[in-house]
Amino acid sequence: MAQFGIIGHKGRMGRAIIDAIEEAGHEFCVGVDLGGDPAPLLGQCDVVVDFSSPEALEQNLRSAKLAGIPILIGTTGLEEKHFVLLSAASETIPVLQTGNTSLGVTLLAHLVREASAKLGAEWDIEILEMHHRMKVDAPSGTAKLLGEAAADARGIDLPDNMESGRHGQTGERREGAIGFATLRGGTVAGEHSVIFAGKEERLTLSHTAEDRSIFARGAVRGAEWLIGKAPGRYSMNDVLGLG
Ligand SMILES: NC(=O)C1=CN([C@@H]2O[C@H](COP(=O)(O)OP(=O)(O)OC[C@H]3O[C@@H](n4cnc5c(N)ncnc54)[C@H](OP(=O)(O)O)[C@@H]3O)[C@@H](O)[C@H]2O)C=CC1
Ligand SMILES: O=C(O)C1=N[C@H](C(=O)O)C[C@H](O)C1
Repeated sequence: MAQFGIIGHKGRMGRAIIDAIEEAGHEFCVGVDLGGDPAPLLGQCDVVVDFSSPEALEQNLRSAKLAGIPILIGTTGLEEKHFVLLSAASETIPVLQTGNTSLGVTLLAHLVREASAKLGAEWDIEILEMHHRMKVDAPSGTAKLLGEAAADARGIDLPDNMESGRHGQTGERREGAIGFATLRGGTVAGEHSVIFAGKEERLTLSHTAEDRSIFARGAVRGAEWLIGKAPGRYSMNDVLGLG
């Protein structure tokens, strides 16, 4: 049995993770929300999971380092400066960051990578996602993770080739672009489709999250796995043995 800290414990994911921790036979020991300083509390925990906000990341990493415990970061909307912080922290503690902790999406990213490599650059790639009306970042962390997998398989850089928010006189689609489209509404837990559009044919790979408990269970599995690991950067691929 492990002691879990949660940053963002009163949020939608935080509450789902508390249930998943108990379901897995662990204990929720410390919860941190906006305005709280996690550092003094996390010393009681074996691991901490962060599903809060990008603004909190620097402090959260500092607190996990002070406590000397692993951290799993599920927060999305991260930018380059955040990834620099993650890499620096991973020299001292185990750090797992992912835009999606579910088994299905982790596997989907592998399928996207394979399709992207095999189909070649003449197949256009478009990524469509839909989430609940409360979501504050776009495109979703998952859409970016899938875009990274597709771009990496083609040996291109995602930020240089990303097309999102098309509107008005856009001109023709840029060759080699990876397009992103975002839908928001209702209570949708998470829908992602990666569309490979070729000449007179189309291949779509998609994943539907029916409930956010899938992310919570994945987060608990990832955090369990992180306990006792050497300092470093880890992903859900490492947890699930997907290479
Ligand atoms: N990787 C994955 O698999 C998944 C990732 N996510 C991501 O997780 C994050 C949270 O999502 P969700 O639970 O739906 O969002 P919510 O808005 O429901 O919850 C966020 C929580 O974080 C707290 N919070 C906000 N800012 C800070 C801060 N600076 N320090 C500490 N706590 C803070 C909020 O507190 P308060 O209410 O007081 O502001 C709230 O309790 C998002 O980035 C989302 O995209 C979501 C699902 C799956
Ligand atoms: O905010 C959410 O709800 C979700 N966020 C993650 C993302 O940005 O991809 C994961 C999941 O799709 C739900």
